[in-house]
Amino acid sequence: MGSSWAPPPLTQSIDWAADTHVQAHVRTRTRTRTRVSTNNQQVSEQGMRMRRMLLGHTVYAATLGLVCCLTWIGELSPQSLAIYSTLLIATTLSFMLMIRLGWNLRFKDPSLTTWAILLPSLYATWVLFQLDDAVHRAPLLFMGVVGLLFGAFVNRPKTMAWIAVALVLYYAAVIGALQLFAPQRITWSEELLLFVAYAATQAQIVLVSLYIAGLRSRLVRKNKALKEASQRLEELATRDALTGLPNRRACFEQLDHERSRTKAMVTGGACKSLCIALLDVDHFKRINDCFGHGVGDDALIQIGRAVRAVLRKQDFFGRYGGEEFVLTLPMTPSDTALDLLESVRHAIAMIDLEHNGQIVDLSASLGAAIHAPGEAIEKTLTRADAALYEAKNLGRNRVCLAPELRPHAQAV
Ligand SMILES: Nc1nc2c(ncn2[C@@H]2O[C@H](COP(=O)(O)OP(=O)(O)OP(=O)(O)O)[C@@H](O)[C@H]2O)c(=O)[nH]1
Repeated sequence: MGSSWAPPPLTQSIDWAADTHVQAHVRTRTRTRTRVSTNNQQVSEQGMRMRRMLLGHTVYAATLGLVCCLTWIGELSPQSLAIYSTLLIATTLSFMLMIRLGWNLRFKDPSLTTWAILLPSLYATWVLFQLDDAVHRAPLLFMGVVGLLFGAFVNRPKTMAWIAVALVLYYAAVIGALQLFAPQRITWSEELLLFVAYAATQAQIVLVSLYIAGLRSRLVRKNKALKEASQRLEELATRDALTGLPNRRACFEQLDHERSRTKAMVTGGACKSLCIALLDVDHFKRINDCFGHGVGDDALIQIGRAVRAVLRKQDFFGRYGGEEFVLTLPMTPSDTALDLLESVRHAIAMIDLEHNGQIVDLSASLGAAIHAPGEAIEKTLTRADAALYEAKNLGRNRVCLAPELRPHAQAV
């Protein structure tokens, strides 16, 4: 054993996921975090949809202004204006209400963009039918094109293509109806020009939506890669490179976590035994000196595997540094802890390690202490360290348990 093990400063706060016990805790924390973040994400997505809907409807407000102008210059009757504006306002309010009440979430496209384009465009089509010539129809027609642009940011290019086809068909229907019911309002050369320009603009918007979709999927891929990289970084920050066990940093975090947990238990009146143990490989320097550092490294890896195989899911086992390890055994009274640590010691002693035909004897000493309710974790660690010291002094390859303390008055 090296110099006496001093309790580490338990002040750092990093994400300490690395062992099954830690992972179990991380999973619970992650589940709660995921639930909260899913709710938050939904709220923010709904807010974004509402803002986008409002922005889209400013286009329809501008269209309404244009229809007012057409009424003012005598191109449209006041009754038609009243019907158009009522339909438009009712549709806008209905969409906003649907988003507010969350009813939009039942739709395949919760943004309702397709309907927010097709319905007002249908009302505009009805106005177009009442206008006298192509010159008066053109501004209203192109105002709708701007509305279509909003869809390009949300819809897939295929959906956009269908919307564009529907809008061109709307206008084709206007020309058809005019030809049937009011042919005197059609000048074919102007009408053809307008129709071609309108259809070509729609096609260009579909192309823009294709480009935007490409950008969107690149962004999704980059986000995914970033997420994976940050997970990998988190892993590197908390795992010991040699043994794959939680590293020193993760050990601090685990102890920090146990400190808050025991504090919460005392506050909540629940007193579940927590055992903290320190493990130190015996005469490790000798192994290094006799067999080389490679064998020493191999021994540490094998010890990590052997101990993990013995421990329960909820137990934590981390490499504090060199040949020193920390264990936390939650909800474990002293007799169970002693049995478990004895199995750990036995598992290490049974490791079959050879070098050039020579057997490498491995053993470890363990010191443990049962956390007393209200006791500071640092104090429990100091008691475990004293027990480890005792195990070393008594001849190594053994487990020593610190005497249990009476419950402390106050949690630290
Ligand atoms: N191979 C290898 N050796 C390491 C590693 N980390 C620390 N060591 C060695 O571990 C040895 C620890 O030696 P000591 O602190 O004297 O303890 P010990 O020889 O185990 O003696 P006791 O603990 O008293 O039984 C030192 O020689 C370190 O160089 C490592 O990652 N790999």
